[in-house]
Amino acid sequence: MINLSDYGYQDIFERQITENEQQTGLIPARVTSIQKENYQVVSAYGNNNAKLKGSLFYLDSKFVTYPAVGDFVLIKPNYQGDDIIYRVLERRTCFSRLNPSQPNAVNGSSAQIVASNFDYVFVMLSLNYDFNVRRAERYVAAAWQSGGIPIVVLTKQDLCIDYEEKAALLQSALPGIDIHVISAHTGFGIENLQKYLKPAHTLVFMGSSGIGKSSLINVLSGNVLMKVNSIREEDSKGRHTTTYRQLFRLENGVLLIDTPGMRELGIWDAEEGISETFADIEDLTSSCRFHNCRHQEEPGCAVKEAIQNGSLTNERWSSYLKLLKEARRSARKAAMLKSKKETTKTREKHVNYNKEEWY
Ligand SMILES: Nc1nc2c(ncn2[C@@H]2O[C@H](COP(=O)(O)OP(=O)(O)OP(=O)(O)O)[C@@H](O)[C@H]2O)c(=O)[nH]1
Ligand SMILES: [Zn+2]
Repeated sequence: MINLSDYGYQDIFERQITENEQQTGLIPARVTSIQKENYQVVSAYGNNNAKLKGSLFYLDSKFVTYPAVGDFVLIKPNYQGDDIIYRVLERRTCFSRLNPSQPNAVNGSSAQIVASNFDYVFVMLSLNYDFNVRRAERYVAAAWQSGGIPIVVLTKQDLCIDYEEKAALLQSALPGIDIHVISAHTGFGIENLQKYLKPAHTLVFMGSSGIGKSSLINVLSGNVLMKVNSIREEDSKGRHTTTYRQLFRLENGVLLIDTPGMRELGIWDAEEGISETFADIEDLTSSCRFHNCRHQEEPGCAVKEAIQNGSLTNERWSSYLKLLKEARRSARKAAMLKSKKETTKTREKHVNYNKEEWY
């Protein structure tokens, strides 16, 4: 038997299960991989393939939350074949991205969840061509918004002479955020990441392609990752061997999520996250003399004052404005899509499930 708490299962999830659900034999599981309609889950009984319970997920898809990698779901275990997924338990943290091709992907919002229930977000930038303070700020804002704790990891230290300057520059833009410089090739700085590698804690990685994400994952896992994937599970009972998993558990008990979706993350609803990253600026704007200060020519403007006395750089201020504008534009877009959908929704007859049929 597997102990699901080794896979990040906590009371916060357990409390969501109703008595009725328990009595009908539903048990919790974590989604480890999704390929089209095929899911893989890990539950007390180990790894298995799983399918959605059609009558629950497809009848009225607008109101349904579809499982994402990292989700805890309730399944009816099946020893002969696929487990059946009944419900997604409410997420602790999640990353979403705008998905115009599938506007109904999640809960009536046009977002698609690409990873969920993680603790730390490794925001990765390589120190050579990829290094960009503004992008790092955007990633960190999105990470805050997801509910996870952002940790900035600057990769390929061996290819960069002035990595200390770059790290310092970034640190001044992101006060209070842990920033680490590493090289997956030489092992530089890797030991500083150990403190985030706690058993049953889930890490997720964000950053553009080629920054050395896979290399870092391999270093963190040693050869274990390969071993994990080649383990044959009890396939005699209809359990299958995993070919490609997006959530995996290292030998030291750490859980990693690496989904393709993480590479295309937008910041469409990052406004809240921006407030965290730029908390100092939000403090300033709220101490302007006029509450509707536009921070231009108004007397008593705390922002102008801070720029003049050098405690706020012009660059950081304009990057804040730019991010805010972007986030608002995306939020407007999302709101538009949503209200469009709601109009159609009210036109359609709401399907009422027969509760008995759920189990
Ligand atoms: N010099 C140097 N090269 C590195 C380091 N880490 C990764 N690389 C190289 O960078 C290239 C991309 O590395 P990956 O680990 O595949 O990068 P990734 O972010 O997983 O890329 P995708 O799979 O495309 O998302 C490879 O050629 C690596 O050998 C490093 O610390 N130093
Ligand atoms: Zn002002």
